[in-house]
Amino acid sequence: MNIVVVGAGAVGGYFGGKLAKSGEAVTFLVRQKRYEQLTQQGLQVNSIYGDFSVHPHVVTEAKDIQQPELVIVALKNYHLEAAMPELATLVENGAKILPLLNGVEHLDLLTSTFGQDRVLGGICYIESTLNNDNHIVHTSKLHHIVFGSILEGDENFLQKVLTSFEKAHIPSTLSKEIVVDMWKKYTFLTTLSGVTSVLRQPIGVALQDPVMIEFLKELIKEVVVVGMANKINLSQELVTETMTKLQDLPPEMTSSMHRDLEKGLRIELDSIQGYLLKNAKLHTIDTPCLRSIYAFLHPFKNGN
Ligand SMILES: NC(=O)C1=CN([C@@H]2O[C@H](COP(=O)(O)OP(=O)(O)OC[C@H]3O[C@@H](n4cnc5c(N)ncnc54)[C@H](OP(=O)(O)O)[C@@H]3O)[C@@H](O)[C@H]2O)C=CC1
Ligand SMILES: CC(C)(CO)C(=O)C(=O)O
Repeated sequence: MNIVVVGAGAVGGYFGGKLAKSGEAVTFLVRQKRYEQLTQQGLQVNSIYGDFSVHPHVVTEAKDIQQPELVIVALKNYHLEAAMPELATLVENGAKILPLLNGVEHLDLLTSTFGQDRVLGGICYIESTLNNDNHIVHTSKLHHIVFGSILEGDENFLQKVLTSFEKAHIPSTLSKEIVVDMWKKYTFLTTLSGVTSVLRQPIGVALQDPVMIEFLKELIKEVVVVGMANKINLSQELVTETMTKLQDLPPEMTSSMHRDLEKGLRIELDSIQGYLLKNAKLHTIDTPCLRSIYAFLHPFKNGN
């Protein structure tokens, strides 16, 4: 399958690297500096499942990619807008887009620009980051992709994607209700990233404290109410489900937002907690926990 990975960072580099290693025709679409690194040194992945390196095909312009079929978008939300012209070229040349960004805001932009038939829904569960040498560092057992059609799907295409992922030993789930799954991850992620970032501590610290446990429950409830106001098929049971999911995590687990914050990088505050806040306001829903998280992280949202 002709797979394009846009962004060779912690997520794109890991999944794209595994796909390239398995023999798929992977092209990384990157910016100039990363192009130079990748063409000179290759892509290095340091994973708890075993380190590996690949020398993938790399380009800086979408027009240089022949017959793209699947485009995995692994950018930070705040970089998506600037990448839209390149994505447009890939869609014009026949590709479907699979975004793996956190949150749901990007789905509005992608589907309103390219149409719901050209965009899949997707999420990934992984704990990875870039080290000082821009190597991908994959630190926990998680490395799972969930994807599916937003509309009634093109089954053959979805099966082809699934086969490629399985061949690359990427645990994958083809979802029949991907938008609901995205909102469920969004609920979990908003809580995990918000709390680990505000506390500057892994989740285990919050889960040992009775006051924090009450705060976590209230925060999850707020996100669920906003999701339901958006006509997403969620229920209050998601509060218990999400709490259980948090409690089942290794206590040392943190979030990509917390890792970025610690590195002094820009964080996706506006597309994660901020998008929910804006949305809550539209539906006149009061969300005091979300507001607090947003306020406490706001001074740091643009990084150092
Ligand atoms: N890391 C994690 O553990 C997880 C992250 N996520 C989500 O995945 C998404 C991606 O995150 P992550 O991989 O961590 O982010 P990274 O910052 O590690 O990677 C994003 C990459 O995008 C590149 N980039 C930016 N603009 C462009 C562009 N126009 N064209 C091509 N490449 C570009 C940047 O490269 P450069 O600046 O070098 O050009 C950067 O390396 C986010 O939404 C995040 O929330 C989800 C689950 C877990
Ligand atoms: C849920 C989690 C922690 C793992 O995929 C994540 O998405 C993140 O850290 O951004």
